[in-house]
Amino acid sequence: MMTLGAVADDLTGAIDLATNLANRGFRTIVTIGVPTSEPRPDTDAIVAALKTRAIDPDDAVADSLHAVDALKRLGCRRFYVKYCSTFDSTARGNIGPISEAVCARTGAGSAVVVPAFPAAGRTVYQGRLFVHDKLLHESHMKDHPLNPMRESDVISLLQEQSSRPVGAVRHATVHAGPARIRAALDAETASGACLVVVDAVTNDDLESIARATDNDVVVTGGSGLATGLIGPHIDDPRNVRSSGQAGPPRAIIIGSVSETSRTQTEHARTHLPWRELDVTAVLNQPERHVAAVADWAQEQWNNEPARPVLVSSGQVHSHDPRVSGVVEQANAALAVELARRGARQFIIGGGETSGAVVNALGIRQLAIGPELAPGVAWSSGPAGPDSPVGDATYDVVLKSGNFGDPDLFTAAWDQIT
Ligand SMILES: Nc1ncnc2c1ncn2[C@@H]1O[C@H](COP(=O)(O)OP(=O)(O)O)[C@@H](O)[C@H]1O
Ligand SMILES: O=C(O)[C@@H](O)C(=O)COP(=O)(O)O
Repeated sequence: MMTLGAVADDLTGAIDLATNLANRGFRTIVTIGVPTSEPRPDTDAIVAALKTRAIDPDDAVADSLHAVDALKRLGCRRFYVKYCSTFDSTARGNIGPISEAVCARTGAGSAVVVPAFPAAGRTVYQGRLFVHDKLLHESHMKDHPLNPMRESDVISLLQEQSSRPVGAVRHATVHAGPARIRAALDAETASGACLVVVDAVTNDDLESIARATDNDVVVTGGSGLATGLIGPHIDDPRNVRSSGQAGPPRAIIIGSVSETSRTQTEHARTHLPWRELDVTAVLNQPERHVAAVADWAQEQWNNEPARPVLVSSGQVHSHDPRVSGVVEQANAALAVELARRGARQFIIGGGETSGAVVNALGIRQLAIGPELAPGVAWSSGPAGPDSPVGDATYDVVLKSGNFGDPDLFTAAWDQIT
């Protein structure tokens, strides 16, 4: 019976969590938005991919509770609130308000707060969040357009957005093992804390925290805490993965402007046919430009049917959110045009871009396939009845901007049929 329900604050974050759950033997599906239908009976975990990271806190809470209620109706009894491992939030939220509200809704007295994901370089020591060797406020996140992170102390960050005192469990206690962690968590709860920030520097720390909290109704964190959970198929986690179901043509669409995506794009350009979206043309004549790029892709596939084509969105001309939105819609329209020309396998770069593409293709649910990097995996799903292209199953990589090795866009294809 399926027991674990998760709400993730964005789509690539949901895939990240689902990837780690699959590694730990959970048969996991990701739903795009609130789950609406019964999952397959052998499902162990459902991750609802929401879009609550940067919206108004009241809306973020309402959407999260709506999803938790739906997960409860589907039989979930434990809940995982997934946010970004770089704790992307503002003084108003949304991590604190969502986590407190989910605790209240499910009757949980308190919940751990574990942003750490050591495999991706995110660690928490003495309450301070590090991104590789930099404190959060010195990392690439200091200039993030929506959630600039200017503080690295997770307790201070969270206190600003919480209605009750925020507790802490330091690394010396975590290192002492699950029993000591449990005692410290109970002490924090007894003194009034709802959310308790727990240090974690290694995977062993995450396993200890997972064991200390395995009876808690709610846990919260990045995806790292899932690497300590024990799923029903832990002894043979390969069996929980779906295999690729679609075939070529193949396309890579990169709307992400992160440094990691840029390095991956530069690497792929030396191996694959590529084009860059012309943002001026996208702003003036989006349909015409998208059709021209799609025709170019078709020509490449006519010559070499299995060779992926790469389309990236170029330099950011403007930080005007309207321009970003237009570029997102152009990438989504491009995915549809490519799907009309037969494309069934896509790598999409960037959380917002991934959301726009998946919605445009009409994909409502994804099963997790082979892992490509910490937090990145292939996934497969059918288009729903609202698909503009008709019945089709797609294999997609929805890549968080900051994840993956430089050769991800070329190496990924070896992992599927
Ligand atoms: N050349 C560009 N000019 C303006 N906006 C762009 C450009 N290229 C991409 N964007 C926008 O930047 C945003 C990137 O966000 P996202 O897809 O979440 O990736 P990431 O957060 O990894 O950068 C999207 O809204 C995308 O449409
Ligand atoms: O936890 C993480 O770091 C990721 O799962 C995540 O949420 C990344 O967000 P985007 O960079 O916006 O994709």
